Amino acid sequence: MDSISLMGGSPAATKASFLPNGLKNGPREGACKPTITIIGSGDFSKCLAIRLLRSGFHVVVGSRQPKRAAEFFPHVVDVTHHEDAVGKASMVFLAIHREHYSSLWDIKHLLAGKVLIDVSNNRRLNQYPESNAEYLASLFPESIVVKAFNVISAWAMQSGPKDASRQVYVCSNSVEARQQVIEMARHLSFIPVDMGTLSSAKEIENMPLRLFSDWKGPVLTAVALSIFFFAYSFVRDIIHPYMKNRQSFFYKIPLEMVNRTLPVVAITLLALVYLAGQLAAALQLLYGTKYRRFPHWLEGWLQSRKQLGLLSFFFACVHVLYSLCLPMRRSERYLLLNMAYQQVHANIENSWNEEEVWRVEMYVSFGIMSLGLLSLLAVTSIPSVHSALNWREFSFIQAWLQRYGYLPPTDPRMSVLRSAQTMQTAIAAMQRLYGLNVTGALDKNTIDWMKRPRCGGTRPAWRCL
Ligand SMILES: NC(=O)C1=CN([C@@H]2O[C@H](COP(=O)(O)OP(=O)(O)OC[C@H]3O[C@@H](n4cnc5c(N)ncnc54)[C@H](OP(=O)(O)O)[C@@H]3O)[C@@H](O)[C@H]2O)C=CC1
Ligand SMILES: [Cu+2]
Repeated sequence: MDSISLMGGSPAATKASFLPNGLKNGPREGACKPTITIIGSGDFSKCLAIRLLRSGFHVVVGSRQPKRAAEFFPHVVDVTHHEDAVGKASMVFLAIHREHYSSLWDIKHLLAGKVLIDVSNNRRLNQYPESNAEYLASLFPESIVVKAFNVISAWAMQSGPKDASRQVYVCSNSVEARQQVIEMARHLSFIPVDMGTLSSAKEIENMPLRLFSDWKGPVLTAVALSIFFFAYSFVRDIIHPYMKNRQSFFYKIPLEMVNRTLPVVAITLLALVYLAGQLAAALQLLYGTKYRRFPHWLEGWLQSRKQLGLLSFFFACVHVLYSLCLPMRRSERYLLLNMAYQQVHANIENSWNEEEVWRVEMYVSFGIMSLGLLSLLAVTSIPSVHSALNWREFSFIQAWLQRYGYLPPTDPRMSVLRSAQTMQTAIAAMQRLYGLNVTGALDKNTIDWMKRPRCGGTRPAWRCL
């Protein structure tokens, strides 16, 4: 049980065959470099070729017009016809659009048995009924299709991975081919994420097309709350005095009204963050079990708590800025002068009001403290800070301040582990999830933990994540 290998066979042998560092003692003089073929000579192909060259691969590019295309590649790149290029490597990147896959039909026999890496993206979410990778696999059933690298822009590919765009999602029906591509991604300094079989391709293809989808609900909520509270203050503090006493306070709209809306929205958003967890806990009590799915709306709410919290922080910060600017206003100066004049008139020497002074001092002090706590929450949810804390430290800060009732499994990798049917596949998934090398063994404690029955029944721990 201690040294389970991922692929059953002899993984080391397959790996060594194509990675530059498969030559474990470093690239020796005169040792031949592993060759990778790229079909297509567009932007992605150029950037990928440069990245592969830098990582020690030999690159062959297949183009319809090799003479013209060769001008755009470094001279060490071998630019040739499709037939010729495909014959030179066992791993072939298809850097062409989905619409042109069928143009490779003529060289189908040459592609048989090769690993085809599909990097394509679509223009719209769910543009085609099946994913591009599955379509490719149906066109070339004798080839092994791997979906990867589509979330990396051509620019990121050339300039080298940055923090935000280091993850590469990989999926394929062939474990061996998937493992090869994962190793290659690691070699190109990306962080590969194993997404399992080719059925995940659609999800991977949709990833680059999502635009702030997690933010839509929380932002709409914030906007709706702002409109509601603004309208409420407007009616109460401006319309009402105007109708009743003909007093005009319309000058308050740009600053005071806005500043009255901001903190109310901030605190309501923060309350929504707490409320979701409390509701979830109440539902669990009601169901009498922890293992029943929450209703759809609550699931979505639970998953948008981070965004709600960050929006609350944003509103609180803007409120602080507005409040600091309040005494700068011309209206404030006039009001102060008028009050002083009236005080002189009434012959009052000292209008100090001890109770009011204390109230305002306390009020401001609590405001600053709340903002401090809120910033702590916001800062710990920034990915780089988050990853500097271990899970316990993070949940301590978040739970202590927010009393989270339920932590949703937001990490897409967890679903890979959860869906593992046997102990063997779960261990393999654990190894992949934690970036252990293919032959690396998990320690005994982890394996014991995985076997332990949990979920109040006989289901092993990993199925309960
Ligand atoms: N650009 C980017 O940032 C990213 C692109 N991708 C994906 O990479 C793939 C390539 O993108 P990109 O390089 O930007 O696209 P380009 O349009 O720049 O290049 C596409 C290449 O496909 C080849 N081609 C064009 N028409 C045909 C045809 N009828 N038959 C066969 N081959 C053809 C051409 O090469 P030739 O003339 O040499 O045959 C052309 O250079 C796409 O699937 C895209 O979704 C994925 C992530 C990021
Ligand atoms: Cu305030």
